[in-house]
Amino acid sequence: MEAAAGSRIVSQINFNQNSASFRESKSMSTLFNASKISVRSNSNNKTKSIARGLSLNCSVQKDFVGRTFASTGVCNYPSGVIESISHTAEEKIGVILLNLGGPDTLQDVQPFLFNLFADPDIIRLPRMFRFLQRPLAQLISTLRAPKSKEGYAAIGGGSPLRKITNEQANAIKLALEAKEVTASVYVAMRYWHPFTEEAVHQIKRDGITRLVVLPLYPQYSISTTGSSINVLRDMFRSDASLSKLPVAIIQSWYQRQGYINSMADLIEKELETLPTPQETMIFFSAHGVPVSYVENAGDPYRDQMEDCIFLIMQELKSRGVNNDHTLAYQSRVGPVQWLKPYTDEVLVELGRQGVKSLLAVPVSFVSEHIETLEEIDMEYRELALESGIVNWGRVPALNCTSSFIADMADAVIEALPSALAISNPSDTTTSEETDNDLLGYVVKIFFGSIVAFFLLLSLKAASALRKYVI
Ligand SMILES: C=CC1=C(C)c2cc3[nH]c(cc4nc(cc5[nH]c(cc1n2)c(C)c5CCC(=O)O)C(CCC(=O)O)=C4C)c(C)c3C=C
Ligand SMILES: [Fe+2]
Repeated sequence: MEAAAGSRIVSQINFNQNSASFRESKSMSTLFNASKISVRSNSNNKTKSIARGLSLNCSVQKDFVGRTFASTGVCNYPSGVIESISHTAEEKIGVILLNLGGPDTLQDVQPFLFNLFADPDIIRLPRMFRFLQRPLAQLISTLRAPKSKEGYAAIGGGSPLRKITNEQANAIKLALEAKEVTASVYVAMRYWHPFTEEAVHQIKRDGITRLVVLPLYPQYSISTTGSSINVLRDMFRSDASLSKLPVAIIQSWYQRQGYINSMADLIEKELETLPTPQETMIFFSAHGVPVSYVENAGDPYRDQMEDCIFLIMQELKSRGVNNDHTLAYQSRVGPVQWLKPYTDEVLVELGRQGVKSLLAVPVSFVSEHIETLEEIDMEYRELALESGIVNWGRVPALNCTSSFIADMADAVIEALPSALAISNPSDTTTSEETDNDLLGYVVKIFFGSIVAFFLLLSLKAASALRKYVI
């Protein structure tokens, strides 16, 4: 098990990678290409300038499936305790928070689901079938919408994600200010407003000169952080000014001590509300991904999740909390195999084994959302009680917990010096390639439309038949 202290940070390395697989990071020691950053030391409170070209201590870490990351999270500066980083007059720092997004109203549910299923990092079709992506997304979102709508209706008619993420953005901005770093913080949702594209346009308009990318997912998955980074990469590569902007990407941060402590605090506090805290099983429930992501595409999500649980339990043990614990995966969609064990099956099994007290801990996400408020608090609670569990508790999501927000601000400050430009000269496209792309696009649209037409026709026929039969 790995117990690294900082976040996993990469800059241009991952903008140049295919989301399906991590590539080896090239640089062991990265050259600091910042214009100028000022660092105030603890002892004398004087501002020292770190000049262009200073060499960083980039430590290289192996992740659990053997790939190498360049991580600057362990030690960014050559020496000394850093109290704060402030920027020179010409430096404008931006932080972009990556999140999933959720429908604001019930009318938004189907178009939100369409955006989600149209993402090639969510429905991973072989390259030759990519032209089916949008017709398939139309079909699946139409079929899924009624069930999703029921869920969103049960939690007040829409997702709370936009409001909570805006509050987190504001809180991180204030926490940075308290650490003497002035930054603009942007919210970039993958599947609903405010979309990543809107955030990036605002970053351009504001003239940001140094950017930190902070996903609001503690663990990396191809389907979450990877997907959002792909959108950013495409936008930055195709824009001359953005491609020169120094960017640092925090890939995952579940291993940060600040986050681990915040989770342990919440668990400890919630345990005390149950009648028999010591006999309570701590039940970590993570959002699942299809098994093929981990086993075929090299998604580090499961390994990072297991490591995360290990670190939280280690912290709890150091505080004298020695409860039993287990991890299961929730929220599977569609007919494929998802990561096991499944939350619903484990709840039934625990009840059968005689477990009487259980504390559910949502662990893959830091805000309340449909899967905590509806799936855990309603569906799983009911199932657990039916299965023989008597005392049920649920740890709230971190939302704007101050220790967590302060740690996110620290993660940003630690990442700042490692920002590198995205520019990629190998990206030049010839006009012949553009012509071929255009032809391919027209052919795909043509055949895609035909397939979409027949898919929708069969959907209509099926629903007519259902009405007829019933
Ligand atoms: C770490 C978090 C998440 C992973 C991994 C993830 C993968 C993943 N999700 C779907 C399908 C759906 N997800 C939906 C909602 C949703 N998903 C996450 C997080 C992760 N998803 C969040 C935070 C939310 C909730 C947003 C909100 O509005 O509150 C939905 C819509 C809801 C529903 O119908 O259940 C779908 C569908 C897949 C297919 C997938 C991996 C491939
Ligand atoms: Fe999801």
